[in-house]
Amino acid sequence: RVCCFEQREEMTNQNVVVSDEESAIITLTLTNSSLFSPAVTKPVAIPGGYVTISRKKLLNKLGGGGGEGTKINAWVDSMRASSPTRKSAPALTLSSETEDQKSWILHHPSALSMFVEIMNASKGKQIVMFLDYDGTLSPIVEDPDRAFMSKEMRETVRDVAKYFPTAVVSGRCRDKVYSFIGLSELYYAGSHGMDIKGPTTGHKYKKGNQSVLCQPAREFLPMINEVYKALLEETKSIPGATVENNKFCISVHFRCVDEKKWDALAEQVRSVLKDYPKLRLTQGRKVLEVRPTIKWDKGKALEFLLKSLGYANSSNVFPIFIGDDRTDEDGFKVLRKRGQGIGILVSKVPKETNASYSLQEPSEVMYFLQRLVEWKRSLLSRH
Ligand SMILES: O=P(O)(O)OC[C@H]1O[C@H](O[C@H]2O[C@H](CO)[C@@H](O)[C@H](O)[C@H]2O)[C@H](O)[C@@H](O)[C@@H]1O
Repeated sequence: RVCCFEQREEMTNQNVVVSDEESAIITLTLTNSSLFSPAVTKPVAIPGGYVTISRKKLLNKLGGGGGEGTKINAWVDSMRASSPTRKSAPALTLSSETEDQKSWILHHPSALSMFVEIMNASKGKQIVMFLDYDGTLSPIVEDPDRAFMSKEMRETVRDVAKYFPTAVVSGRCRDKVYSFIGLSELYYAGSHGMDIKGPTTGHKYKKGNQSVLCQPAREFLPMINEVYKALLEETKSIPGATVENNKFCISVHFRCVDEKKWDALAEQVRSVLKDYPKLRLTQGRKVLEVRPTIKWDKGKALEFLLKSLGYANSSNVFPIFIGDDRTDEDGFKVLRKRGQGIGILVSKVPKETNASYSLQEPSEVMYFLQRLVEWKRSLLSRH
């Protein structure tokens, strides 16, 4: 089965807000010998045997033989499949989309409708909150530099951090995500978790170490800067393509690139990266992410932070991770493996995920966080 995609665009006073199904189920790995040879992520078997989206045709194509040209084509296909720019073509339409939506929501119920059950599961445990930024705290917009969060969301996150250790885990560079959020009482894990820093104020959690700093990809800095410059130069002929330096990783955005130019962009990125076998490529929401090949991701960042907070081997912790993108799956997987806490996927459409619950959009994330704060306040007022 292949998923049916939908795209909505709505004007706000800050930017064009875009809402669509975009995350790839494919991770593309760069190796010495085979550029863009895909390491295809297996469909996730959710307890109960449920598997959501499978793009068999595409995976066969990617898995098949062929030269560099074939691989680039397959890669561009994956960009298209994961980042549709229009309503689904007939070939991509599910026969019973509504049935699939229903089935998906049964297996990934709304964290709002399951709020009481979730809180009951957390009883006696310390909730630790992990939040992705883009698409979770702020709506997806065309211009990455204008992905602002609302004042109300900021106040809500501030309230959450008063009661629970709270970390933002983002693909953005740490300084950038801090400039958007501006709350010094949070932990920040930028560059997909490769740049972690503890809060500079509000040192009130008794356990663990507040002054954490973790930069496992430090040695890659000169290489990332070099590749950033090369990508800027190489892609400047493609209208709408932008390259964002996220310090320990790089984002090549194609949200504003004409679909006809995606293969040219893919080829340009390939031509730069072919000389850097120590970098790998993954795909997010209309973005290609260049990152070091080290075994570090948002999941490792969660583990690192839980350890820093003193919960490495504790059963008294209930981590909640809310995210919307493929890179957030590493975090959901870690929680599933630990058998602790919950993952919540922000999505309006069925997606293959390791998260247990869902929320449709950032406004629902805010409502969930507000309920969490109210719940905590009412607990405290009773004691
Ligand atoms: O881990 P995240 O905090 O979700 O960051 C992932 C990427 O988010 C940003 O790109 C995405 O949001 C942009 C603004 O809404 C949108 O224009 C873009 O198409 C999305 O891919 C950010 O710019 C990237 O650097 C992050 O890696």
